[in-house]
Amino acid sequence: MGVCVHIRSVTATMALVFFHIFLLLPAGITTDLTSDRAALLSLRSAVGGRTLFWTTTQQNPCNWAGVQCDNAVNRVTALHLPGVSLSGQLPVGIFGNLTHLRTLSLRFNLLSGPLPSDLASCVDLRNLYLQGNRFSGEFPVSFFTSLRDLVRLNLAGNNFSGEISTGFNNFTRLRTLFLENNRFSGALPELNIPKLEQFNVSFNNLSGPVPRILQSKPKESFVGNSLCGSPLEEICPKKDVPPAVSVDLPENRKKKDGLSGGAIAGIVIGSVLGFIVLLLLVYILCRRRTTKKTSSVDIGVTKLANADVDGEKPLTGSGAGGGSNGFSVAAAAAAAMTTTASGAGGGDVSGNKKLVFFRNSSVIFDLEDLLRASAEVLGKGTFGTAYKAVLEAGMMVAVKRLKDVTVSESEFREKIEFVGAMDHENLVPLRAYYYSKEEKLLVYDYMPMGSLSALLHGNKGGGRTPLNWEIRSAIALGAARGIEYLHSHGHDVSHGNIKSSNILLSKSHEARISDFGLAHLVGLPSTPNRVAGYRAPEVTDPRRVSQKADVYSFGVLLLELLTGKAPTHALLNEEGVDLPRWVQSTVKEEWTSEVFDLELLRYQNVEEEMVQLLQLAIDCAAQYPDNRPTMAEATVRIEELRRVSLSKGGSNPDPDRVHESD
Ligand SMILES: Nc1ncnc2c1ncn2[C@@H]1O[C@H](COP(=O)(O)OP(=O)(O)OP(=O)(O)O)[C@@H](O)[C@H]1O
Repeated sequence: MGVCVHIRSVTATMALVFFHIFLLLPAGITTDLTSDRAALLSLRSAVGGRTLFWTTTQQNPCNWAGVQCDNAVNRVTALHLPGVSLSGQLPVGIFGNLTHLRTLSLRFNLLSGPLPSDLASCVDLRNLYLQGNRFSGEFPVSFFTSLRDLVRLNLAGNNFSGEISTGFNNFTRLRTLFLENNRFSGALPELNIPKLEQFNVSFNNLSGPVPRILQSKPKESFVGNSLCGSPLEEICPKKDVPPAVSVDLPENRKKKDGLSGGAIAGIVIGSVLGFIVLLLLVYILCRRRTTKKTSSVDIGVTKLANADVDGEKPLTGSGAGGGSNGFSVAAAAAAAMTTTASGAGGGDVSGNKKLVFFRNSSVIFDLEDLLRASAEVLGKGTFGTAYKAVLEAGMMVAVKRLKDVTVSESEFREKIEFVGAMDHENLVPLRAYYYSKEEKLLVYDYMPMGSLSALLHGNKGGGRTPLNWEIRSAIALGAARGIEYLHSHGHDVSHGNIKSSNILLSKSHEARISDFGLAHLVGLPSTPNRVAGYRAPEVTDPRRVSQKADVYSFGVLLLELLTGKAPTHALLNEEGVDLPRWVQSTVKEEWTSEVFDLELLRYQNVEEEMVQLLQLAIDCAAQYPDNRPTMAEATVRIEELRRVSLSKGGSNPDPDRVHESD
C-alpha cells in the first residue's frame, strides 16, 4: 500500500515536472507572479505615462494601479491602463509572460507601431481594448488565432491597415468587433461570427459590396468607405451586387437613373432662382443692420463711452449734459475731465470728477482718451463688467465698471487709495480710478495672456504654449507671493475671491492677482455664488473671508493647476464631490498620479516635486483653518521645491513624447 502511494506521488510529481518543462518552458513562460512583475516593469520602462507612478518598491504588483490579479492562481489577470499617457511601441517579450491576462485595456493612449507578436501567448484573453491609439501595420489574425476566447475586440481609431481577413471567423466567441476609423482596405469578407452583436468598420478604405451576412447591421457600421449594397444607399455595380440586393436593383436603378432631361433643367433653374432670392434677402438684412448700427450701441467692439452689456445702461450720458463722449454726469463734470496725479485735489470730494492716477503710474492719459478708446467686453464678474480698452495711442488698459458700490464717496476714495498704493510684482497694478455718482471705474494694466482659468480650461488647440511644470510651478509661486503680500504686515487684508479667473498672466506667464481690495467697496451677495468651489467650508458670509480662507482657496487653485480640472467641474455634478475631496480620496488609494493633468506627465524628472506641491495643496485645503499653513509658509514650501526641480535642470521633456502628443 505504502509503496503504491509512493509510486503514485512520484508519478504525479513527474507529471508536473513534465508539464513545466515540456509545455511551459519552451514557450518562455514561468508561472509565478515574479515574472508577471518583471513583465510589467518592462512595459513601464517601454511606454511610461502613469505607470511611472507605480510604487515599484512594493514587491506585489497586484497593488499597482490598473493591475488586477487572481489570488487563486496568483497571476496578473487584468491590466487596465486607459488614457494614462502611455507612448511608444509595445515591445515583444512582455506579453509572452503575462499569460493569464483576461483583460488588456490600453485604450486612449499614444501607443504606436505594430502589435507585438507575443500577444498570441495570452490565450486566456477575453477583452482587448486598444482603441484610440496610433497602432499601425496589419492586425495579423492568422497569428492571433490562439486567442480563441476573445469576446470583445476593439481596434477602432488607430492606423491599422491591410485587409480584413476571414480569419476573424476563428474568433467564434466574439461579440464585439470594432474596426472603425483605421486604414483597412480591400473587400469586406463574409464574416460568419455567430455571437457577433456589435460590429463597425466605418471610415476605412474598404470597397465592394457589403456581404449578405452583415447586411442586418446598421448603416452606420459601414459608412465612410466605398462600400455598396444594403444597408447602404449606394447601389452596387452589377458585377458587385451581392445576391440579397440583386432583386432590388432594377427598381433602384430606375429611381436613380430615371430623371429626364426636362426634370434636370427644371431643378437647375429652380435652384438658381432660389439662390438669387436668398442673396436678395441677405442684402436687405445687411442694409437694415448697418442702418441700425449707426443709431444704436454696438455689441461687439465699440467706443468705451458707448459700451453696453446685457441691458446695462451705456456709459455715454443720456441725462444732463449727455455729450457723446461724457458719462452721465453733470455738464460741469465734463468740463473737469482732466488728469491729475493722486493726491492733487484728491480731498475735494464733490468736485473731483476726474480720472485719478496713482503715484506710481508711468503712463498718463485723460478721461476723454479713455472714453474715445475702442472697448471690448472681457467678461462680467462679481464686482461689475470688465472691458479691454485700446487707447488711440495704441496703449491697452482693462477698465472695470463697478456695480453696487455700497460705500460713501469719501470712504470709496480712501479705500481705493489704499488699494492703489499696493505695489507688488504679483499684483495687477491699479493705475487709476474714476468716481462719480453714476459711474465708478477702475483702470488696470491689461494682462495680454488672460487668466489662468482661460489658459487651463480654454482652447487647448495648436499654437498654445504647453503648460509644463516650469510654467505651472512658477504661476503657483507668483500667486502665493501675491497673496502673501496682501496678508503681510502693513496690509493685513484678505483677498476674499482667490480663483483662477482672478490670476492673470503677463506675457512671460508671470502670475498677477487681480480684484484685490474690492470686496470692501462693493456689496457682495451673502449667499453662495459661483466661487463656491474655492470657498473654505467655514465661510458662510462671502463678505467676511479670513486669511486662512484665502489659503483654502489657494489650495484649491493649486489642485486646479495640478489636475487641470476646474473645481466646479462636472465632477461636482456627476459624483457630488469637490476637488479637494476627490484628490484626497484618490491619493489615499495610493494612485497619486491619477490626479495629475496629462500634460504635466510628459515631464519625467519632477515627479517628486509634483507630489510635494500636491501635498501642499491638500494641506492648504484642510478642513479646519488652524490646520492650514500661512501664506508665508506655503510660499517658502513652493520656493523650496522649485529650487530642487530647477537644480535638476527643470522639467526636461522627453523629446519624443512632446512631439507625439503635439
Ligand atoms: N487686467 C486685466 N487684463 C486682462 N483681462 C482681465 C483683466 N481684468 C479682468 N480680466 C478678465 O475679464 C474677465 C472678467 O473679469 P472680472 O474680474 O470682472 O470677473 P471674474 O474674474 O470672472 O469674476 P469675479 O468678479 O468674481 O472675480 C475675466 O475673464 C478676467 O480674466
